[in-house]
Amino acid sequence: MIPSGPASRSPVKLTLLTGFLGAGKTTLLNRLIGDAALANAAVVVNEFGEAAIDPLLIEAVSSNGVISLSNGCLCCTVRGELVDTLVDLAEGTGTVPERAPPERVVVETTGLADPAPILSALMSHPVLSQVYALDGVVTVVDGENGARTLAEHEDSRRQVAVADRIVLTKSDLASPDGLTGTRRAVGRLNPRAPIVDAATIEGATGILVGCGLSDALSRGEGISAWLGAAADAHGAASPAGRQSGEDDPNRSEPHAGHHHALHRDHAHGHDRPHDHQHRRDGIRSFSLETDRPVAFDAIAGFLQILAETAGKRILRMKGIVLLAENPGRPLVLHGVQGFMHPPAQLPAWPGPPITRIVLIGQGLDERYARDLFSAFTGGIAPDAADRTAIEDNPLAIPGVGFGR
Ligand SMILES: Nc1nc2c(ncn2[C@@H]2O[C@H](COP(=O)(O)OP(=O)(O)OP(=O)(O)O)[C@@H](O)[C@H]2O)c(=O)[nH]1
Repeated sequence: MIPSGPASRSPVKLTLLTGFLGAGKTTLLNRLIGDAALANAAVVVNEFGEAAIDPLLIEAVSSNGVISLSNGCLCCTVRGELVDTLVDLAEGTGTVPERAPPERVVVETTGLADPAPILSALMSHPVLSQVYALDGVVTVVDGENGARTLAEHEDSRRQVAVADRIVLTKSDLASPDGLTGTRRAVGRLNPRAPIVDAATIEGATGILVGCGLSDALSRGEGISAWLGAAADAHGAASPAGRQSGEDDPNRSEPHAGHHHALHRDHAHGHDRPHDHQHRRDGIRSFSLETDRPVAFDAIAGFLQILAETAGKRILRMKGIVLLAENPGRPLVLHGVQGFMHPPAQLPAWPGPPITRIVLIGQGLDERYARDLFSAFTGGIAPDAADRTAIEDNPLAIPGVGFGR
């Protein structure tokens, strides 16, 4: 997860369009795909099953057409096929010969897909991580049935938790109570993402296009539009981040109130059949903040140990860092699970210079993450493990420097 330096070439922007079965992903895409902002976009549709129906339903034809992926394991095989297709698209080879790379790619996932492994595949792949930049995750939620779907399906909760934008569909059909319940359920899982009613959307900009930090800044929205409104609502002075799921009946985080020693996640067994059964989960988000400049090595060490010890629990991470070595140019971090997208640097601070890292996790121990962050950034909490304790821990990564 250690940042390795800013990417050198201009990336293809990628939007992940997700949402549960029948939520209205294809309908939304159809409405927006003719927008000039998507003029040079390729659309990749990933559908589960033998017969890929959705590509046939996408009526408007973008200049790069619609590429259909189908028939595979929702999490692994399709991910492999998706990776291959994205490489081909970027290089103009394979399935898309003699075609210049698109400026943008919109990937519509199957309604049952967990977006986190797709995002981590994007960030961990040696080619994709250099060639693509994630513009945003857009999650479509059925306004009437959303609350029930979220209560019953873990994948739908994860789709909402990692979203940069939530698009609420079917408000024309939904009852006021249904809509309110859906908005509440979405807000508990992801208090940071703006919720947009599909009926009010006029164009792709700000929805399928332009969810990234540079777009938000060029629209004059500020860093918090990208990090999430909660980061600002919460304010820079307090150490506690806003959490989702606090009153969520599905929440099962048993560790919020006491300290845990460093521990490794159990690896997810990819050799066992995938289990999409509903589990009691503990999806939550919080932000880590400090106004002290942070050494690059310190932030790299924090991220690496966090990835080593809790990477599987991180659904998404976004951050902006006040670097000690270059305080005038904020470092932008973007990660998922144990992987980081190559970091970018902004030319200047669009707001007050302060390090903010937003973590969206499932079963992620907030206290542990805070203590680790404090140990690396110099703001030791009273009962947090200090530098010596972490360096003495056998899980600490040899050679990592602390808070220099
Ligand atoms: N009334 C109404 N119907 C909608 C709206 N959005 C989608 N639908 C309908 O909902 C049904 C499912 O929409 P799709 O766009 O196919 O949903 P999807 O998320 O792509 O579905 P899957 O690919 O099966 O996951 C279709 O019959 C749409 O016409 C909306 O805002 N209002």
